[in-house]
Amino acid sequence: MLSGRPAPRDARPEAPRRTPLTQTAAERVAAAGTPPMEVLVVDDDASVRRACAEIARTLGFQVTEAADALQARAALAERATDLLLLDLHMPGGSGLTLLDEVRTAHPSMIVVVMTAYASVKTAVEAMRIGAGDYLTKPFTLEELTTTLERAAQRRTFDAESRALREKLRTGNGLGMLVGKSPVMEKLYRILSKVAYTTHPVLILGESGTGKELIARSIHQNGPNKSRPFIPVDCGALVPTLIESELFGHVKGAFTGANRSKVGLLAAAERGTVFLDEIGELPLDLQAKLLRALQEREVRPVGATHSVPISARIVAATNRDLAQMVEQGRFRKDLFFRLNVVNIRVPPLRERKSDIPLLAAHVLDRMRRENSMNYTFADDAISLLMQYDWPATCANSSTPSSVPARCRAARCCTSATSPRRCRTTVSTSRAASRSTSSHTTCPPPSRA
Ligand SMILES: Nc1ncnc2c1ncn2[C@@H]1O[C@H](COP(=O)(O)OP(=O)(O)OP(=O)(O)O)[C@@H](O)[C@H]1O
Repeated sequence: MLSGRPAPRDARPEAPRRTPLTQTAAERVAAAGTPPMEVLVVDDDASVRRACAEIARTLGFQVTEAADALQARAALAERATDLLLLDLHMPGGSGLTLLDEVRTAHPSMIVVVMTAYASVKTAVEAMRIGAGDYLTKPFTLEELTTTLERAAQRRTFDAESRALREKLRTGNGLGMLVGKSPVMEKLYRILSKVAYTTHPVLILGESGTGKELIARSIHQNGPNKSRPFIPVDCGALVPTLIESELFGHVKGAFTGANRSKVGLLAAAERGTVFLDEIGELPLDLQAKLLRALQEREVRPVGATHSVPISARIVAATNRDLAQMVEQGRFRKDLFFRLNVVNIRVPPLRERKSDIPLLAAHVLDRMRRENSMNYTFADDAISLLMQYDWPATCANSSTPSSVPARCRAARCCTSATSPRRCRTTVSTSRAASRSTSSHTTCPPPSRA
């Protein structure tokens, strides 16, 4: 135990136990090619301070020690510190005051506070001010080791997250997402965090705003990028086909099922299944999907047994799903299950500053695809900037009552295809099953 009292001999840090967690985090830091983490240990109790410093050194950190707030301020001024291990009760100024100063002057510094058991309230206050973690004295070597490793992992995560954000921002995230507007920057920040998890994600946005691109980007930057990314258009398939596509079927399950087929949810293994147009999924299939997500298994059509699934689910829609829930057209429980992380993709009219970049991106793509040296007419970009990129009626809560012409017009906010676009023209589900066509939107009007 490490406490305010001198630590017993056997608790001294000659040989801290190396757990697999320790090795993994150390390897991650090394793999990230980052320099050793700089730790400042601040405690007026010399035995605790030295013990902490010793353990941190053993784990590969660079360590500086400070016996009071004054020494701590000097050390902070002298070297770039990544992690502050701070005792809250010290002479010469309270640890809380120091913590407050650090939060203001070094917002990205990770702070772990050490506090006596009797003052959990203070620890809560410290967390409120911005400490990232805390250790309650007396703590064991293992607790200290785990806390330091957690801090190291967090720094690696922060660094990776920053790198990914930069990649996405500069359009190098697989050369996919283009845009530098503040709303896109915000989106990249969210994506960089979401990509590392395997939680379900719900992407909401008007048609053509890049929802599928975002889903791919989440997959490609995630831990299972080597696994498949499988897009499924829930609005383009007949319900029976969706069921067999998603869940699979056994031989003879229905007319034409000559062979058993593994469903996409199972086939993706630890990859990503992208359920596009999730708002179009019929209610009975919503119930089956919900059960699949809850139980992490699916029962193929006609089968008597279930098979496990481990795919990540990313769903997207241009519908107002919350409103569909209120209207009883989308299951509330499925909505909550999918909506663990919610990403709203801003339409082009909210990021007009991206238009020149996007236009150049599309032109470049067209040049490569058609081996033609296209250029913009003199006033092309300014016309695109003047166009208002109106909201479309595909978000309407009563899609079946929306005239076909209106639904066709949902391409109007497409980020990159203002004139010609992919859309499903339909007034009924039957039509949407089979009909897919290109349509032309009104040209940008001169202001
Ligand atoms: N930020 C962006 N950067 C580069 N290309 C983009 C961006 N947003 C959209 N696009 C392009 O616009 C087209 C439509 O994108 P995508 O299919 O991802 O949109 P969507 O929101 O899924 O559309 P829908 O709702 O019709 O399925 C694609 O060619 C895509 O590459």
